Amino acid sequence: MTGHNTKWRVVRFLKLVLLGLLLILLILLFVGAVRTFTLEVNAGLQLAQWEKTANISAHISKQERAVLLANFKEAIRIPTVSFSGSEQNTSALREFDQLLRKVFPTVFSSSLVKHEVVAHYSHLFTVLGTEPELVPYMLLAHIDVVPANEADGWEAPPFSAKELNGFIYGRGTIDNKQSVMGILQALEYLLQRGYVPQRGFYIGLGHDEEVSGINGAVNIVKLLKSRGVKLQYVLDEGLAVLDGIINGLKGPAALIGVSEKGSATVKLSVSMKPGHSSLPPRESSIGILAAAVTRLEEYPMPRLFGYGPERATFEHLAHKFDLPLRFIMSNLWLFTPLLSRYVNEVVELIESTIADERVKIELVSGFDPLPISSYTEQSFGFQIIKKTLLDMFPQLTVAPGICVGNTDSRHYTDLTKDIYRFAPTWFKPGDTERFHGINERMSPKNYEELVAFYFQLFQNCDIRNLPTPHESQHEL
Ligand SMILES: N[C@@H](Cc1ccccc1)C(=O)O
Ligand SMILES: CCCCCC(=O)O
Ligand SMILES: [Zn+2]
Ligand SMILES: [Zn+2]
Repeated sequence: MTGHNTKWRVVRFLKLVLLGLLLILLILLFVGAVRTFTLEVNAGLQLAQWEKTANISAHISKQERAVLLANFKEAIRIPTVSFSGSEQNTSALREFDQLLRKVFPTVFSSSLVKHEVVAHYSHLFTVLGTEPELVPYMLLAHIDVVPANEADGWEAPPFSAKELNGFIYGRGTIDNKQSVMGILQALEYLLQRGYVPQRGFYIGLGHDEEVSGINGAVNIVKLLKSRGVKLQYVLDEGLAVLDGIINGLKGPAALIGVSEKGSATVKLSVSMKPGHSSLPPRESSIGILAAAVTRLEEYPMPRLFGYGPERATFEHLAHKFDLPLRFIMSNLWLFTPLLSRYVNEVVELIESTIADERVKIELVSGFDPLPISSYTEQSFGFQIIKKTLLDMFPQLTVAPGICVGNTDSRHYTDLTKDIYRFAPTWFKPGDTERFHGINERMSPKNYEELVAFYFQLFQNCDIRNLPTPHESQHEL
């Protein structure tokens, strides 16, 4: 074979390889474009599938509006602080109990509602429905708050509920008294308007969520289990409406937490030979420990983006991004790392990062990530929450998400497989730092929206079954 021939054959072979690669790329691009389009169509269809089921107007009079805000402010002013698992402001918790009975007289006197105090300071409300065959659901919220010190830079005292530039300032305004008061205020209005629920429900208000819920939520769950209760779904605090926070996303998005991260509390300690402080060793125990913590900060946990429900988050949001993000978000299967990085146990990872035998590492407590709740077209809880939101805010995009914090709802996994973490708290850029931070606040408008959200949600839950995609195109 002449040199010329060989060269020609090599060129021809390379051309074929190039053509093959080009073909594969075109196929991938075509599949990607189809997925992007499908997700967009799905998003549009979902909106069209629902008919309004609420039948009592959420119209809240001007006078009622003034009262509901006054009730919310009064709740904020009671410092129901959890300092630790064993140190809580119990007199504030007792005062809060009195407040609820004072401002929600219809709830506490209605023959439809059974109220129980659990573990001294938590509250369980049981509301039977007229249709006992409909599986009940449960709304959760927590009364306690984390500490707050005005000297840290608050623009208004943290337990003043003072209104400043259009916001009510106070610890607990977004975590989580807006839900405690919003849920009961909505029920108060519904009962006053003669509402009788068809699907029964429970309301669980924990008093120690910020210090793990082992007295409040755990005992509420024990009580419900002893009664053989199973739940259609649970809705607790968690994610919110993000407006201008996700880069590249057009418009506000409501992320509904379908899972929550696990947690590990690890103790690091260094023991050295004792000696006089005037003759310190070259490396002290404090120095060794500080270096270990610095390494952990410099080498944080590996991200496994794209392997959990966050994938669904971006696929649900994809149609609201501009290209090329839209293409990427619709085709994460193309862009997540092909090799799955195995995630070691947290402690092993910490050991390998610290890499210093002198540092003792002990797992003090922890729990695994929570199971992923369903979020398909047939997921009752997810679709009811989504419908309620779209009825109120048609411009919203609704997507499943992962709740990065932990909530009392993690104790409810034996009562339901569908736990959602969400409240329609409206977050603009910079607001997420207010969570457990300074200047926690909520606008009166947002609080009114929360009351209206729960007001509609109670009624929407009376639907017997979700409409099937075909059925929903006609009158129900
Ligand atoms: N919800 C709070 C407190 C908490 C921590 C850990 C477990 C449960 C609750 C948080 O996420 O920080
Ligand atoms: C951010 C998700 C909720 C955290 C629960 C809490 O801090 O009370
Ligand atoms: Zn909370
Ligand atoms: Zn909190």
